[in-house]
Amino acid sequence: MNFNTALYTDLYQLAMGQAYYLKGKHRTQATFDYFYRKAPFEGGFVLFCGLEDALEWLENVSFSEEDLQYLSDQGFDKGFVEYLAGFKFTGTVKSVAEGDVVFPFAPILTVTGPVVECQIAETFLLNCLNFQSLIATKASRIRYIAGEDKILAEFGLRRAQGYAGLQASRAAFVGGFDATSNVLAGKTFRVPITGTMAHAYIQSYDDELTAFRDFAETHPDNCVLLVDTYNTLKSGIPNAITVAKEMEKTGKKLIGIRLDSGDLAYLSKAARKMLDDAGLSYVKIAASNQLDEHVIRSLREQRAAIDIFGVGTNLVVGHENAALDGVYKLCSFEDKPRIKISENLKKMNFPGEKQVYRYFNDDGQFVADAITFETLEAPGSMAHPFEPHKRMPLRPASARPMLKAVMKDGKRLFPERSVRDIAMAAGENLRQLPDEHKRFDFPHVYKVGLSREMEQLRDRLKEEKLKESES
Ligand SMILES: Nc1ncnc2c1ncn2[C@@H]1O[C@H](COP(=O)(O)OP(=O)(O)OP(=O)(O)O)[C@@H](O)[C@H]1O
Ligand SMILES: O=P(O)(O)OC[C@H]1O[C@H](OP(=O)(O)OP(=O)(O)O)[C@H](O)[C@@H]1O
Ligand SMILES: O=C(O)c1cccnc1
Repeated sequence: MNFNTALYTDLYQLAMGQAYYLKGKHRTQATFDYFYRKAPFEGGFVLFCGLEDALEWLENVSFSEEDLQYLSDQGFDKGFVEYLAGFKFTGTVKSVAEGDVVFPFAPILTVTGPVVECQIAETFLLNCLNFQSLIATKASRIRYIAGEDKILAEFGLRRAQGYAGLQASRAAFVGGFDATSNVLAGKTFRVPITGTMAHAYIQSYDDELTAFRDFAETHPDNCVLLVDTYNTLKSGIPNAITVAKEMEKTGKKLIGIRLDSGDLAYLSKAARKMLDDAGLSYVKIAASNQLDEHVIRSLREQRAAIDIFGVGTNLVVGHENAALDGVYKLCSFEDKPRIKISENLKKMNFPGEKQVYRYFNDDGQFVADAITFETLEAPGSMAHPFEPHKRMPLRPASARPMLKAVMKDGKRLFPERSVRDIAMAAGENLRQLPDEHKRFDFPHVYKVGLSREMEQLRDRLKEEKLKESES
């Protein structure tokens, strides 16, 4: 992974950059909005994640000699390549906080600066924000359904999409996981690491009991035994009980057992009874095997006796949505608001530099988000973005602005936040999101609307563009 990431962009960003440069427009100020249109997993929200990586990239991006040579070899203009030799991001970024809950169509992050800089940044920003937000959202759904009393361990590295496994582990923690098996993530992000053992370890012995004994002896304070290699109820659990009793004699305690196949509800209940009958009620039961929020919901409904869920593949690949559809759209150029016309109203963007206000009820729960211009106060009502007859009164006194400046003149305005802090804030934000938006089946749609001024400008620009394109 040891490569310079300035070229971690799409060719067309550089192609547009060259055109702007050669036409003397590259310093023109532009603003782009990052937002998404549809919540993943048929859910009602996204947990925003990845801002720290985005800011780090923007603050440090530069083209190396090798990068510049490569671009020359690809036929880029000499003058443009020379311009890129001194390239830095010098713009302003406004963003919601990492760990904030965000909703379709409301800007999450805005980038303002010389148009070439904003354009070259697009691909990296989308790459990192879309992926991490997707995984953090998935993790938050798993936490929601598992409940606060369960331990969640992320086991996904082996199935992650290459090096994205590192970001996935970070995002899982932000979304509410307690620990990861990913050792590099533990070191990099200072989050707890956890682990048990694989079947290979037990298979390498002639008998399971000796395998368990050796592990307990070499890991007296941190021993979780995998009990399903041969026969869970007839050998795995009885052998784990034998070892737990032996550990007690040396003043140690078996931490847990892990089930990795079969009917996890039935086996966990049977295991709980066997352990309790042996006086080992402190021994925890972990379960893994293609878990996700739906299987965990089912296991909870079946009153499975599982204390720890190990979740890998389905979490780190964002099953069953391979990507978040976050987009980055030009909304202002040369200080003029811009829109894109589309037959599909939902594919049009909202013009101008914006602020998003979030409204709260008296219990501190989220009520609605209104999109307006950044120079305006929180509106007292809003219109549905695509069905203008639907309007909603709002209480401006209860509103808070969501977008805050996090970078100015290419420099971060705040120190890096720890992943733990972000995860704690995310947990608090998710608690402020009413349950009806968190349920899995047909979640209630959270209301995001437009201030009257925003709606009027969008409609006026739309009419103007339509007239221009017809004439
Ligand atoms: N009681 C249960 N209720 C709902 N889903 C369950 C229950 N027990 C296990 N599962 C899930 O059902 C799926 C079982 O998959 P599968 O039949 O391939 O596994 P297995 O045969 O038990 O184990 P493996 O193939 O890994 O040896 C997994 O996703 C698992 O998490
Ligand atoms: O199922 P996941 O959510 O991805 O969790 C991680 C899985 O990785 C390990 O086994 P691996 O998949 O390597 O082999 P196995 O399925 O044969 O146990 C572990 O035993 C889990 O089953
Ligand atoms: O520690 C574990 O039990 C583990 C780690 C990675 C994948 N599956 C299980």
